[in-house]
Amino acid sequence: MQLGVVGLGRMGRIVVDRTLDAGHDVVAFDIDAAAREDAADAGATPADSLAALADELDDEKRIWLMVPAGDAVDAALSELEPHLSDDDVVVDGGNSHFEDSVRRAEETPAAYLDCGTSGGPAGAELGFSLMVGGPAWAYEELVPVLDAVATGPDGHARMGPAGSGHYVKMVHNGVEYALMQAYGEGFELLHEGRYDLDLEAVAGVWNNGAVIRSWLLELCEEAFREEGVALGTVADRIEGGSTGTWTVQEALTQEVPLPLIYAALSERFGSRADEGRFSRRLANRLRYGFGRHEVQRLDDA
Ligand SMILES: NC(=O)C1=CN([C@@H]2O[C@H](COP(=O)(O)OP(=O)(O)OC[C@H]3O[C@@H](n4cnc5c(N)ncnc54)[C@H](O)[C@@H]3O)[C@@H](O)[C@H]2O)C=CC1
Ligand SMILES: O=C(CO)[C@H](O)[C@H](O)COP(=O)(O)O
Repeated sequence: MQLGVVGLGRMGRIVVDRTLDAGHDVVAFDIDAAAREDAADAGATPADSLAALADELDDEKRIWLMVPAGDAVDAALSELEPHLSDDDVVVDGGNSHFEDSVRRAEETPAAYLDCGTSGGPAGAELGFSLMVGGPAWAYEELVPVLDAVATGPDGHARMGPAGSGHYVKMVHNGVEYALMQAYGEGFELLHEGRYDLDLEAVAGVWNNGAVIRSWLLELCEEAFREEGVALGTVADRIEGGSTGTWTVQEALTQEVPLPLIYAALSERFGSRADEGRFSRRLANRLRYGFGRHEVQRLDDA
């Protein structure tokens, strides 16, 4: 099978490499020339524009987008549009908002698969978990490539119609936020608490048979091993947040309570308040107001 891959960063390169390793042909494009050259070194046919990528592909084009969510997806689709027909299939493997995917599925003159991708760069060796939305025939057409990019045939499934793949991935990420928060709170108590614990050893023993073992917990163990059990110079600031925000917005629309995911998202926002949380500063001052308790001043820190 022949696959065009657009976007050759951390995730797109894995799509390229695993597809090539499975014996398929890859035509690769990225706006970054160095990324194109690297993909060529790995065995892909480089294209220096999206038009060139489309020209290089046979009829019944299969194209996988792995670019940042948002404008980059729309930009790539609008350049590809004149070269697409309804025999072609375009996959968006990035973290797009599911409503954007529904719109793009309607606007794109090809079958459109929205594909939630989980596994991160570790997927280079293991393969990804792929949650796919869109027409069943297009999903079936892509099975040889999905088998290669995923952990295998069990690593991908069609979730339903347009948008459902990215919808499932959005919720996956909400769960990811909450799990990270839960591990973080547990380890914070162990770190601050009454025993002098080796948190790497705690994570290690939990990862061997404990109810709460998981890949995220293995990553906790790795973090303590590489940064030290007090996390060294790692700052208390958490970036990201788009997919978690979408999860909470959707929960509000559906009136489904998600207190854990919302709390985890709030912690991220709170971590970015450079001069401390305004609400905590106000509470500090209010204690003086009602009880004449001493106000803690910034200079006191
Ligand atoms: N890094 C991760 O762990 C995961 C990322 N994702 C999603 O996968 C997508 C890609 O992520 P990464 O590979 O991590 O990003 P990245 O920043 O490593 O790579 C993105 C690549 O796309 C290229 N690019 C940008 N605009 C382009 C355009 N218009 N045409 C062609 N190439 C273009 C960039 O030059 C870059 O090489 C994003 O939607 C991300 O949210 C999904 C799951 C996990
Ligand atoms: O999808 C992913 C993992 O499953 C990506 O790593 C994503 O970037 C995680 O979300 P955030 O950047 O908000 O932490």
